[in-house]
Amino acid sequence: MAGGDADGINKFEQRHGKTRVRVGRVWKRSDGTHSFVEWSVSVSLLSDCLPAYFHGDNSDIVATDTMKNTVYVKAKECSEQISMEDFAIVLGKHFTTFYQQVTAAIIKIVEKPWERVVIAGQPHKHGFKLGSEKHTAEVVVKKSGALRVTSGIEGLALLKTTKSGFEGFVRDKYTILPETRERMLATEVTASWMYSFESLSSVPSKPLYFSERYLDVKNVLVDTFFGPPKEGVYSPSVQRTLYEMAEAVLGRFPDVLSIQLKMPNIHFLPVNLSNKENVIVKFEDDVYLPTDEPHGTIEASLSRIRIVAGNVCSGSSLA
Ligand SMILES: O=c1[nH]c(=O)c2[nH]c(=O)[nH]c2[nH]1
Repeated sequence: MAGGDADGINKFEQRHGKTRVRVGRVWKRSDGTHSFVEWSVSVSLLSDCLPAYFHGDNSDIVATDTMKNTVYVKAKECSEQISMEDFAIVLGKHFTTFYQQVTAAIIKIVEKPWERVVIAGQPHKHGFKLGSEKHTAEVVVKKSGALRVTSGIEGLALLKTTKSGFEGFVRDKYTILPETRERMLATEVTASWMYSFESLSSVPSKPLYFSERYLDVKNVLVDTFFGPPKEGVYSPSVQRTLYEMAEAVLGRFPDVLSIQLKMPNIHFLPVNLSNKENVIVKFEDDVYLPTDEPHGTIEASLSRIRIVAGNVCSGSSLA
């Protein structure tokens, strides 16, 4: 963040921007196939505009309204379909080069999951329906051309009805949870992964590179959670499964430096009903009470360790 010292005692940091600029963009191909994206774009600029704070002098302020307009101008200028990461880079590059006082731009985008519909086995040329999980991106561009690109997923709800257990955990006078090798496992994955591209010039020029990577990473996460279709894979805990998912992504994609995963343990409680005389419903891994809360929260991040001049570093060098 841009800093300033008003009187030698206080530290002052500031940034300003526009959040949730909503834009829909259609691209029309000559064969009549349309592509469509809906993005919610947030722009935050680090800029030297301290006189605005200290003296009420706005002469260095880039208006947040101008930032909003820029999102639409740049969307219009993208004549070919573009990934949201590349669009964020376009915006970041613009703000840090067009305005002398802007030292860095942080662009966040959340995509609404519109998916092409398939009618009678055929992808529809211009029809879309809303899916579930959301693709997210955060790009930081500095005036120097230094870059950090982070992509993510929100709301990826996954459930398997067996091949999950939880045993061997701490038992003390507060513990009532039985050990089990047979339970439901349900979660809603939030993931974010950072790419290794550290400058504007190192970003792959292949169109839609990041869109493809997003789908690939999502598939690796999902495949690792479930295991092979017939036999699945046993999960001894959410923690172990989370780690396997993170490891699979780093193992598969050399351009991913680190990944953070949040996987709530969403509980499905066994239903047992009885009155004084009879057992009415006996739980046999069949009837459950679905719950939202409380739920377990399991989260972790896994980063590649790099050795730079004898020092251990992880992740990106961009603060
Ligand atoms: O996979 C799990 N991890 C836990 O940490 C935990 N705690 C708990 O009560 N159930 C589970 N399950």
